[in-house]
Amino acid sequence: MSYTKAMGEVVRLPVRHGDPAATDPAPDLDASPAMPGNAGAGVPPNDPPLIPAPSGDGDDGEAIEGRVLVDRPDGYRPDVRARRMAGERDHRRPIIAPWLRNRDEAHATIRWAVGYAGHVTGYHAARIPLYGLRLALRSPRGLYRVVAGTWRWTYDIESRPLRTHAIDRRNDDSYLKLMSERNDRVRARLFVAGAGVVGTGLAAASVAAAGGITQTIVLATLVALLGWIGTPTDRRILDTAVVSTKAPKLTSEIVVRALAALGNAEINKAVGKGGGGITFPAPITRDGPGWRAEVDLPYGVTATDIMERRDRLASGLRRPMGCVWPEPAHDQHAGRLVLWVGDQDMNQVKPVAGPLAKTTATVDLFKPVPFGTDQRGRPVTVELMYANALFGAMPGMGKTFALRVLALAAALDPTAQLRVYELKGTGDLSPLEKVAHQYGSGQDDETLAACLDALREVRKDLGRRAKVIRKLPKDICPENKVTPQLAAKRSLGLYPSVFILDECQNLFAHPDFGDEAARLAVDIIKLGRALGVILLLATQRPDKDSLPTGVSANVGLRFCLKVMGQTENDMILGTSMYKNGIRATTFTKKDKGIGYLAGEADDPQIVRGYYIDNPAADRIADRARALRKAAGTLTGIAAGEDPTPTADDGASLLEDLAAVMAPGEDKVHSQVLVDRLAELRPIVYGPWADLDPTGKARQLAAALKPYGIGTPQVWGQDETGKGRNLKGVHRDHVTDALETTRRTGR
Ligand SMILES: Nc1ncnc2c1ncn2[C@@H]1O[C@H](COP(=O)(O)OP(=O)(O)OP(=O)(O)O)[C@@H](O)[C@H]1O
Repeated sequence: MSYTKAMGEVVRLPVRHGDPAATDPAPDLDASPAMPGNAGAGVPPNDPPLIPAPSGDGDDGEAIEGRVLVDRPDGYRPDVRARRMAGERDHRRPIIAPWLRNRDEAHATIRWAVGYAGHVTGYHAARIPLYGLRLALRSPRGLYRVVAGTWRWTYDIESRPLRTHAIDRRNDDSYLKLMSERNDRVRARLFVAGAGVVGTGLAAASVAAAGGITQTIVLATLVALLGWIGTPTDRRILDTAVVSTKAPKLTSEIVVRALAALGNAEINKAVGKGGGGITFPAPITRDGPGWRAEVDLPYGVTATDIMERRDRLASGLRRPMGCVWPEPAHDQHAGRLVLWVGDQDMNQVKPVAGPLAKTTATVDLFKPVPFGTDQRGRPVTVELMYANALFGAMPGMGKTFALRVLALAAALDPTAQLRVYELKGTGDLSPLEKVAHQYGSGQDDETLAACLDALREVRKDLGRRAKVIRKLPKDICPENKVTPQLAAKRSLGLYPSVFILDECQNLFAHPDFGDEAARLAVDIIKLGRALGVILLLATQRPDKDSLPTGVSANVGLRFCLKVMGQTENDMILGTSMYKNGIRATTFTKKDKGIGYLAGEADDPQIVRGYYIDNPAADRIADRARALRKAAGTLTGIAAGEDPTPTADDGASLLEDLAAVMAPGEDKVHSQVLVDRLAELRPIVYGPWADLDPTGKARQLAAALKPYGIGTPQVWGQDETGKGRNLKGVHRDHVTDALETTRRTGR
């Protein structure tokens, strides 16, 4: 059928099936003809929809004035192979269960299974006497049941109602037939029963003749068997070792019911009469300690629409809110929702201290460091190197705890230098004092000024680091950024430098220091990344006066625990996060330590930071100190020095030299030592480091002369690792001189 109409009206076109060229001017949308929006007004849904075209004739020579087909004709055969391949890619289920592929998860599961089996075994083993008594008491009833059952079977008692029925109906033939059958049956069964009695008697005689152990075993087995048979159907033999608090199973019906309760018009339309419904592209499965459902929402509804109404969804599912975690399916369309419903409220799960609390834990800041666990209990790590982090929350939600996890991780990397300022004054970060190069705690102007000085120092050090990197040959530093190899060369001074600033609002909102501190922090965030400087900030007041916009806009990692409103949410997590459904406002007061972590994975994830309390933090810091001592990297406050940078620093050159010569380094070139000294105290020794190599050696020789220490030729490695004979210092000479100075008090 074909006809044409004027522009703007719906026109049906002739379609030559099997000739794609005739119908292919439009892109291959491969869409269902029944899809809303494809059909023009008045056109039945099965007809191809039309859109206006510039002009011209149709391929078949008929006038199609201004009209072009956009859908393929009915005769179009889909590429089944391509579809199956695409579909399978999405829905292939893993050959090996995901928990088995993750080492930590597999370990946790095995630990649980072994612990569970151990508990159940122990529980029942302790109750063996009780179970024995129970079975013995029930065994007479069991014996009665066995005898009565055998009697009924032998004399065919079950068929008695049939015979009675035949008598009642006066059916003689039937009665006689039934009686004859019964007599045959009873005869045969009497024979079997007799054989059984004789067998039992013989067995009893042989047991009686056997030893005491056999008798005991046989008797115990017999009592257990009869006790089991004698147990009433509503009673148990074993007690319950583990009371199961199993959460209800998640079914598609429950999910649809909960979605329908959200008050979303499109969902209501879809689940209403004649609606397209809500579909599930994959079966609902167990995933960790919970259920996972993948849901294709109705057209036009996005996963974010559902995430925004998590509270209502939880109500619809009849589960606590801390169990209900809707997420978008990152690699799918916006209408695909992944709904994970945990068996237990996340805030009810016992918090764990994590791998840092292990006595063998060490950290390399160039690798991901442990931070916490997600809703499913899977470990979450963060990459601190080349990143900065911002922690924000209302007071008392666990921000300092979370910050402390990363601070302790940094402490366990002995190469990292730590500056720790906790500007509330409660000493929450005091365990770190024993490993920190600089440490301050308090809200007073003196502490704030010291913190500002430290920021200035780090900002200045950025210039030095950039210069060092610039000067390095391209083959050693191809990316123009600090690498693990460069950071390991202590003399280059490119080791990780971590600045930890808790309650930073007290500094940024300070009338005198605030502006400069904000400028310095933004510079450090922007420039420090590639230069090995990491800034970790935490605030309980994320507003524009207390948190510079330059900081909130540029920081890479963000962890937001419960906040009160959209502004705080977006200050911490980034612009538009609230709009996109990432709402830390939905956490409850009980969700301590739980927050959104943004900047680590592609999408923000829910994480609960590891729970490391003060005593545990103290133990970790002790280990970190021991690691630093062994590596010779204990400096500043931690080494008992006053590292406050002042131009007239009176610190002893000998002590500084001892600090920069690692144990085991017997001789070190003078120029190398000068670089290390400058790195230790840039303000005091910085000018020495600006000299050429000969100048550096001369400067050090002159400074050491008063102590009677010479700088002879020594064999050692230069910064490129090449062995050379240059002027240098013997470690023994320094330690001897230091000893003499201390003894004589000079
Ligand atoms: N990961 C966690 N799991 C369980 N509880 C936690 C966790 N982190 C913190 N908490 C609890 O939250 C309480 C408050 O933590 P924290 O002191 O870090 O809060 P804060 O946000 O820094 O508070 P403030 O802003 O007042 O300093 C802690 O005493 C601890 O009991």
